[in-house]
Amino acid sequence: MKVAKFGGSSLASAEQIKKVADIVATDEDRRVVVVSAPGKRNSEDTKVTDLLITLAEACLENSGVEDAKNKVLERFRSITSELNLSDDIIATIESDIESRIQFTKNNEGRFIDQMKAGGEDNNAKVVAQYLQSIGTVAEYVNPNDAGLFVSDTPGNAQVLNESYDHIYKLRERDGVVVFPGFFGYSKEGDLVTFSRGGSDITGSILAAGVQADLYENFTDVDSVFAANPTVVDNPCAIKRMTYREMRELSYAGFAVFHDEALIPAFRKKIPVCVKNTNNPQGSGTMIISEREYALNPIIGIAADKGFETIYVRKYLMNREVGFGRRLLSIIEDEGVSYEHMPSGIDDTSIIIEEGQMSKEKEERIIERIINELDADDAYIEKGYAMIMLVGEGMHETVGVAARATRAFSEKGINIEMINQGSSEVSLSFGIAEEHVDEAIRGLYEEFFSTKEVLQ
Ligand SMILES: Nc1ncnc2c1ncn2[C@@H]1O[C@H](COP(=O)(O)OP(=O)(O)O)[C@@H](O)[C@H]1O
Ligand SMILES: N[C@@H](CC(=O)OP(=O)(O)O)C(=O)O
Repeated sequence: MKVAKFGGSSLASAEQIKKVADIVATDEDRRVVVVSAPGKRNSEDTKVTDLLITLAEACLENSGVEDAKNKVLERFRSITSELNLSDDIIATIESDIESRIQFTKNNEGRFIDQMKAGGEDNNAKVVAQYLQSIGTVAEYVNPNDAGLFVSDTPGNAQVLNESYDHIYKLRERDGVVVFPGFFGYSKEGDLVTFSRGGSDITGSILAAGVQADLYENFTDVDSVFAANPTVVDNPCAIKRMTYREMRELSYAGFAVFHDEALIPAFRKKIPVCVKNTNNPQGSGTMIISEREYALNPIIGIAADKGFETIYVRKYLMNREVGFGRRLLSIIEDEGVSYEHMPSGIDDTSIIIEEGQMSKEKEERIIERIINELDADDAYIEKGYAMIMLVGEGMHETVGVAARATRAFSEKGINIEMINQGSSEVSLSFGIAEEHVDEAIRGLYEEFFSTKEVLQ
């Protein structure tokens, strides 16, 4: 049995949905299909999830609701009419969106989740009905009915372990199960979404739950590439990579796969294949437990912007027992998670994703560090990008860091921070945001210019 997840780009229009239906029909092992909301049809387009967030905000502000609602319905109407589906389905979608608009607004996070999930939920009904209309036995299954239970953390759900046993029962269903991605239900019965891009997570949970032979993740590129194809021209395609490599690369910025999505598949040792809906014959990228890595120590280079550093200096910091713990407990008290913490003798930096910080929070943290830890200096610097080199072959290869730093220096880019992961499968660098694309290209030239084939 295979679980196939189709991303927003694979379901953005009626034409794309027809390709999806063909892919499902050509392999009878594709018994569970996880769908995203319709995504972008072209680079100027807007994803249905973003249209729904705008609608949620319009409802909360009580302004522009009709206009925002029509934009959502228009997307669904154009799809259902081109698929020649009956008018019933669009009536179902209209009343579904209306009931989401009427949902209680006492808790904003819950209301926004309720609205966001409308993209996947309605699209799963559309895909199921289209499959039926062309003679494929298929049914829409709601995550609540399937027992996909998650933590009660709006916009950031985590699956609860008991879900896997419930999901196993999907194996007993006839035909193709069409399952909406991106959300589950709390034990109290409230709808909760995963973080953005979370349909990949649903697919992985279902693959683990039904103990699939393969989790196929269909998107709009032929494979995972060694670097972001919008930054590097024609980058090498990765044929095989390990779970660890993909986890590090997706965490560090490979948007093609959600960084939390590998864990369920990895725990059950289910291979993952990233494939292209527009070229399903291609072999794609296989993500597995182990691979040969004789040719190139590096498999990929990922980068992400939007980091800031809390810099702290205190003379004799290294001698003060418990300084690190107390510093981190201030960060924890403020509900902030950190990415890296490179340290010197008398100073340390904590690297944080900017999105978590408000101006007030930043000021409070600095004030607390100065007052509670008696630091000599503490300040925040913004505008950092983190670049990560990843590869299983790295820990057995001398000189990777030297080659990387040479690539930065040849481009005249200053390195603000270096961090080697304890697993030695990754090496990350902090640099100023404005140099990030140039840095990726420099590193790519250094490690991939000979086009040593990736295995
Ligand atoms: N290293 C990479 N390899 C492949 N694609 C990448 C990489 N880094 C970024 N991407 C981007 O990820 C996109 C696919 O992810 P996404 O838009 O979330 O797809 P979907 O709509 O299928 O969920 C690709 O179009 C590509 O531009
Ligand atoms: N539609 C949701 C969930 C998702 O996974 O979408 P996509 O498969 O288009 O990345 C989002 O945009 O966040």
